[in-house]
Amino acid sequence: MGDKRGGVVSLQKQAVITHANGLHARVAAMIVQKAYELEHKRQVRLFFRQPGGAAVPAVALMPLVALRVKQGDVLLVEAEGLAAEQAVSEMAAFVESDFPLADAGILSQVDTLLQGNAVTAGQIFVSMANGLIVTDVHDNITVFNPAAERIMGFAASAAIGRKAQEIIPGSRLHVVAQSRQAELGCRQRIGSLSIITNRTPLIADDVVYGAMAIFEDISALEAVIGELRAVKELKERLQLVLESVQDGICVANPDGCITYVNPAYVDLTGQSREQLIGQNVRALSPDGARSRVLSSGQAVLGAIAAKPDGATLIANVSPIIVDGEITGAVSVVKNVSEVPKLMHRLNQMAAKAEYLEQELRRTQKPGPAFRNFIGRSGKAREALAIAAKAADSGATVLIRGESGTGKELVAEGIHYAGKRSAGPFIRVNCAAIPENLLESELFGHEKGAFTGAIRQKPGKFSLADGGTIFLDEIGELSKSMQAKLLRVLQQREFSRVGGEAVIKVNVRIIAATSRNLEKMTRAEEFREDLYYRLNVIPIMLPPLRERLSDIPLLADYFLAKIGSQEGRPSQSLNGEALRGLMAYSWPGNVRELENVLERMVTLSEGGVLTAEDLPVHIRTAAEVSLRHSPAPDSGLQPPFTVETGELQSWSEYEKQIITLALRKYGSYNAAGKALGLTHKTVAAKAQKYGIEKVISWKKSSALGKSINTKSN
Ligand SMILES: Nc1ncnc2c1ncn2[C@@H]1O[C@H](COP(=O)(O)OP(=O)(O)OP(=O)(O)O)[C@@H](O)[C@H]1O
Repeated sequence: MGDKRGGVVSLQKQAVITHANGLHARVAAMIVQKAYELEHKRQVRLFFRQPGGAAVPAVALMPLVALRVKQGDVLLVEAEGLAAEQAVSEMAAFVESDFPLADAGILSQVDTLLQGNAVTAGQIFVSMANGLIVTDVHDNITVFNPAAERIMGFAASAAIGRKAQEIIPGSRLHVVAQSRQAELGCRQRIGSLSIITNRTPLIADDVVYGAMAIFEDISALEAVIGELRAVKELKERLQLVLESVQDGICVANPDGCITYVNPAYVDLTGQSREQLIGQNVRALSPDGARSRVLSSGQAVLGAIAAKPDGATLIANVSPIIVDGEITGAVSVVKNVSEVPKLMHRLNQMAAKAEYLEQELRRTQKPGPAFRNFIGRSGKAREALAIAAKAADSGATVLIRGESGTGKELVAEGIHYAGKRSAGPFIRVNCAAIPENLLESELFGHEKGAFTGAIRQKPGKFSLADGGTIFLDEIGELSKSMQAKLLRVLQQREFSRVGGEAVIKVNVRIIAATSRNLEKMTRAEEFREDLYYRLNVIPIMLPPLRERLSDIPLLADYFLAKIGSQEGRPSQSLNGEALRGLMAYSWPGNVRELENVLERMVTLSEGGVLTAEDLPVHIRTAAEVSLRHSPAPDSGLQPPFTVETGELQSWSEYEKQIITLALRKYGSYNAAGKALGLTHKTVAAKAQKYGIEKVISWKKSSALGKSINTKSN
């Protein structure tokens, strides 16, 4: 078989190997030797090729050995050159021969040596974990080991004899051979694989024989590196979490040595991280929760420890178990000393919120200073001037005046105009709270102090700390409460009901009463020492009947207030209606005036309010009074009468009679005597009509005269 390419004859001949050992190293060496001879003699190039494989140069020993040709295998001998035919025939004959030995002893030695070397090299190449590719000076692959087969994904037989750059994508072995420059640690991607390669030129006696590449598939390694990076990131994130949680965290290894503590743990123990790390929990506390967890592998929850400074710590300790083995313990520690404090604070806030809620509901518009107190009459102005001065000092104030004269309004004004205005203003109506609850209301109680005391509760004095407490109706306090209040006034301290701890407060006290405290003191109903403690700055609020000239002002103020509350234009009074209001005696004072105006606005058709809109009892009183021509602010009271022809209900008359009698005589006893009733009946009626509070400590002599005249 032959052809002619570009004047060069190319021939191929089949040779069957007969040598018992196939083309082992010595035989291969002899063949290579023969090939050299023939190439020189015939001026040809000789090649060998396995059927279906690539041609390898006949003068290259390594590829010939690497082909692993056995006895009986077919080897194709090829030649290029003018004398190709003779060369192929001679070479094929030689390959098929039995390779007789000239000097058997020497040749056997050569054989052993050659074979030993070849086998060693072959074994190294075969068992190398790294891929090995060797090329000759023409870039033909001469060595392709099994690791290279595995990594590249094709057999050595398909590679040997082929040009590396043709079958290996991105091969640079030809470049390395040409440049004589090694390329080390180069990364390369082949398909889905990630390869790292060292490429080196093969040089001997300054002659380049080719190049070799040793390479490794690092795809798995890269995957592991990726996983490691993810684990590192996770570790950092966890570290951040551990460092920022408020619970103390401590980790110990299986020997008990502390390997990690977070900042919260450092705070809780009061020791530095350096002091803690390395300490052995078994030595620190052999029977402690951590030691037990490390020995048993069972978690211990809720272990309690007391610190020398009195703080209580609670710890949950869990074993760290990896693949069924205890590799350490982690304890999570909390300082529970904070809990009672927080509970206490919460209780205080709850009580404050409850109080404020009540207040919000109660007062639609809390006047922050005296601007809500309307009055230009001499007595009102006098009272306000004292109140304004009292606001500047922190002294205790006692406000006196009948019900509805604005005592609370003035107390509020004093608080908001004073230095404590940023603090709380706490109001307590001593008459509205049952005697048995008042102490707890004022001073608070401990949990379990009495049935129903399910939690500790701070009292109004605690709530008023830093501000003002307004004790309204102070004259209604029992003697025992008076004693307790005296202690607060003298020492600024008290104890909760059911508790022993002494609580100090910084509270300004403003008290108010409509009772005649001097008389009560004389009758030993009110402690004298308390009276003097309270009466540091007395303020007298005049009843409305003593400042009739303020009525138009007050009426305007209330009509505007009612109008704005109801979202409609404010109404006005005509002269007749105003005269009617000024002629009335106002036992309920400003509160009563406000209520009357509200009722008139509600019942009227709108526009100007006339005498017709006045309630009957006011109109009646006014008619009579006007008939008697009382001068405004004269201090004279309109007399009680039934002469007008307009009848009121019996209870209305009864109410007026009791009111007038009490005002004249000042006590149930005397009023009862005058009316021919027992003092008990008078008291019961007074309570029924809610006129208890209007018993004036200052008798209304003018009105008294008028009723006397009537009854005489
Ligand atoms: N001078 C005033 N100017 C404006 N409103 C007033 C004045 N006096 C009293 N009032 C109003 O009358 C009502 C009763 O006032 P306040 O509660 O201050 O009286 P008090 O003397 O404390 O009454 P009590 O003794 O019955 O508690 C409130 O609505 C208040 O705003």
